Amino acid sequence: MTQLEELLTAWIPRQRWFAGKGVPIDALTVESQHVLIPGVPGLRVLVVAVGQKGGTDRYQVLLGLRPQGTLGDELAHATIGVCEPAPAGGPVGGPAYGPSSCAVYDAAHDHEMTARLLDRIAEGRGSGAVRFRRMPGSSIRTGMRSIVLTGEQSNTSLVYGEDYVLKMFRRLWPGHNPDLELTAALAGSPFIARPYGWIEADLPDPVTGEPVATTLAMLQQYLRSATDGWVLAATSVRDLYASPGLAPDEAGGDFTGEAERLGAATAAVHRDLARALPTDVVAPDTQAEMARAMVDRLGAAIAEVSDLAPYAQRLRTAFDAFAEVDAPLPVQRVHGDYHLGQVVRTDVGWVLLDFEGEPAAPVSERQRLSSPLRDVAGMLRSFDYAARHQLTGHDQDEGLAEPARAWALRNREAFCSGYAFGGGIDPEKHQVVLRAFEYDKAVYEVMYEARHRPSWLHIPLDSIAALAN
Ligand SMILES: Nc1ncnc2c1ncn2[C@@H]1O[C@H](COP(=O)(O)OP(=O)(O)O)[C@@H](O)[C@H]1O
Ligand SMILES: O=P(O)(O)O[C@H]1O[C@H](CO)[C@@H](O[C@H]2O[C@H](CO)[C@@H](O)[C@H](O)[C@H]2O)[C@H](O)[C@H]1O
Repeated sequence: MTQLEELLTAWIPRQRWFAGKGVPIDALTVESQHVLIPGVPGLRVLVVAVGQKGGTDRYQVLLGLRPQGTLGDELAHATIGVCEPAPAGGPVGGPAYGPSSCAVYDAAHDHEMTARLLDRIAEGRGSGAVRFRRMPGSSIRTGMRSIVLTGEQSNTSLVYGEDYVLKMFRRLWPGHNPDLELTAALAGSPFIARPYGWIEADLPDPVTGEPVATTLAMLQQYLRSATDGWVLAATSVRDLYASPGLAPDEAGGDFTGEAERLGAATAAVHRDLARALPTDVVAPDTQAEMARAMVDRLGAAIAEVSDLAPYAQRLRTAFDAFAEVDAPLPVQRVHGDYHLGQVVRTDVGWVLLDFEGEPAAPVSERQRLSSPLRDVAGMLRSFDYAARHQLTGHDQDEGLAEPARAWALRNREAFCSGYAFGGGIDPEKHQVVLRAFEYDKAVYEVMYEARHRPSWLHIPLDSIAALAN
């Protein structure tokens, strides 16, 4: 292992975006390292392969290098470590740093370097191993400073002034990221943030070894006046909890109007996706295959979280019922990881973000056509989360359980009626399919919370206990 690889082995597990938390790293290799901008050897993009439990995941690291002692206070928090002089061809050797020790750091925090990335996308420079692309017909302001967005993210987003957000995809799969694919297909829609460009590099196809153009980052309009759907919903729930004895429609901050408009916006995006990208109607054996995948995911989740085991039979029954639904199931490209944190409310309405799908699934899986009810189920789960998460540690949680249930139910109904009114199929008329997708999402959440936020694990577990009753 090189010195840089040793430093990364200690640093990567501490990053919010690292998907393999809690599992020991068996091996870590810097698979490729490219200077991003000719003449700027201190900014590199690394593809790092991390081996855990017999599998290997690839991550993107934006690495900065400076002679040791020159990093400055502003970037001290981004330090990864110090590399001693490398022999020619060594891990971080290069014309500027070969002979002396150098500090290596997370360059996402270096606004001088990230400004150059924006400039390159604006220029649309595109040849060689790493290519910068500008969306046809768009022009981009340059010379802007960026800051790193803080929050519970699977990726890293850099916000430039009040104009753009550059999302660096951390976990890499060969191929274009569905977020770019779907956002580009929806360009012009009032329900998405306008795409401006992207950065791509070639990654070897795991089977053939052939180079595959892979999205490293996507540049999008930054919606500066937007408020996160989760924050809005959580505020409404808080208002309700602060008004003991009142029903959700009597307490201040009722969310149902927003939930209904969100349902309509979701239906419009589904309609546009179905127009722009392939659609199909699944055959019964494919439906059975989808149900089997749900059962398999349940098995994997139980192996990680044994508290799920008591509900296994009831969940399987719901998945079996889904397999047996005797009605055509239309499928299309969908959001794939739809929840209140993926939508923002602007002055003019709801905007949907992050069409990446479930971040831990291979791209080929995320590109698979699915029922739009899968997204509906995702949002319904999110209403349930919003209602439940503030019960934790609340001194009156017994008394609040009923208002929480009523809040989730009201917003569920409002979202579904907005969805149907906005032109989508009526979710309430497809209960078996909807329920299977809700259970499947809750099972996914059990695994997600166990890995990322163990103190939230009780939320999907409590929902499953209630749903499965
Ligand atoms: N274009 C945007 N405009 C305003 N806020 C955004 C934009 N894109 C993302 N955000 C904010 O950043 C958060 C995380 O973005 P997201 O794309 O979901 O990242 P991740 O895939 O890493 O979770 C969102 O919940 C939203 O609050
Ligand atoms: O936003 P991401 O693409 O990173 O999605 C992952 O993280 C989400 C949490 O940040 C997670 O969502 C779960 O928690 C939400 C509240 O924080 C809740 O609204 C969602 O319903 C719930 O699924 C998401 O599942 C995960 O893929």
